[in-house]
Amino acid sequence: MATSSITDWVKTDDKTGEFKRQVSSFRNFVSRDPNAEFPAEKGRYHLYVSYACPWAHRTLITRKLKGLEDIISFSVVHWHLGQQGWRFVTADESVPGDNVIPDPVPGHSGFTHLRDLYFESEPTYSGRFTVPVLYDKVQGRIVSNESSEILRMLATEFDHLVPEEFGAAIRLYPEELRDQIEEAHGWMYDAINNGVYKSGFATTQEAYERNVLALFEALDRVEEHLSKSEGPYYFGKTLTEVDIRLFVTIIRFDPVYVQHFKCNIRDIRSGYPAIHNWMRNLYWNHPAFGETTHFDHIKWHYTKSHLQINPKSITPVGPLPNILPLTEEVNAVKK
Ligand SMILES: N[C@@H](CCC(=O)N[C@@H](CS)C(=O)NCC(=O)O)C(=O)O
Repeated sequence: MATSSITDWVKTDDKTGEFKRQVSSFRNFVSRDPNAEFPAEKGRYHLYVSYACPWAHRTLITRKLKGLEDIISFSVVHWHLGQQGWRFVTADESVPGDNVIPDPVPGHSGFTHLRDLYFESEPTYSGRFTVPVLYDKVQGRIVSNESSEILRMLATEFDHLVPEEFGAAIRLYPEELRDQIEEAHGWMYDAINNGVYKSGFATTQEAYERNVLALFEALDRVEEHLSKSEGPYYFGKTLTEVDIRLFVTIIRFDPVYVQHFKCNIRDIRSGYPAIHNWMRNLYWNHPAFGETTHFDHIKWHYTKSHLQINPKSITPVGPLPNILPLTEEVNAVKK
């Protein structure tokens, strides 16, 4: 009998060859209401992330953009995803980046892997052990492991705990843009954020081609939109959830997805000038985006964890640089 492996994102007996992402299972909400089951309070919640993971990256960007650094603590797992899932570093290990530390939550000193956290909350849990995880240190249990919902909570429920310049002034989900934001999420999630995974994890030629073509059609649509937008953000002058959710995939595109996930019809730096400029503005001009991006974790994680794609774990050196400076172009784009 075949044994299952952490890298079986497509089950070995699945003839479609299509990657189907599991639905997140912890779906509680932190609320600004002090009587809520999970009330927004300073120092109460902890975020477990990986710097490699685009879904976790969404929550780190939002935490910083919303000025929640003293309100919500965070720690980072080791970049390698092994057979037991994500693991915490040990006390004597040194991995680059802030907060790559053993599980710092009181009572968790014996926890070696993220799975320990899942079993603490639900002893019979049988799903995948994914990041990000938002954890309630008071009740000792997971609030949510769904990044889109964690993003929304951080964006809207903690405003009364931070200065005005971060709270009411940074509205990532403003009423007047909600319809447009939801419309964009609708196609970007499937075709782009998840589309790179569906291309890269496909185990048949047909599944790969279907998904990679849909991905590039969606990128063409983003390019077209951005080339007509007044900028600098997706919806003009207002930075929204859409910028955050798109950025975490686009910043990984040239360094990893082009070669590792075979998303190589074009790359961003030579094929999508408007997306390239939009991405670079966020990275270079906004510390919440630039300082939460760790290319070393990103490149090592994908290329050394997905043994079904890259069995020898050799990490390609390029592209160099990982991201171009604001005003420099590759030769193909130079006028
Ligand atoms: N729907 C989830 C997806 C999170 C997710 O798939 N995270 C990946 C890392 S990029 C993970 O932790 N995978 C571990 C595994 O599948 O074993 C979310 O958006 O929060």
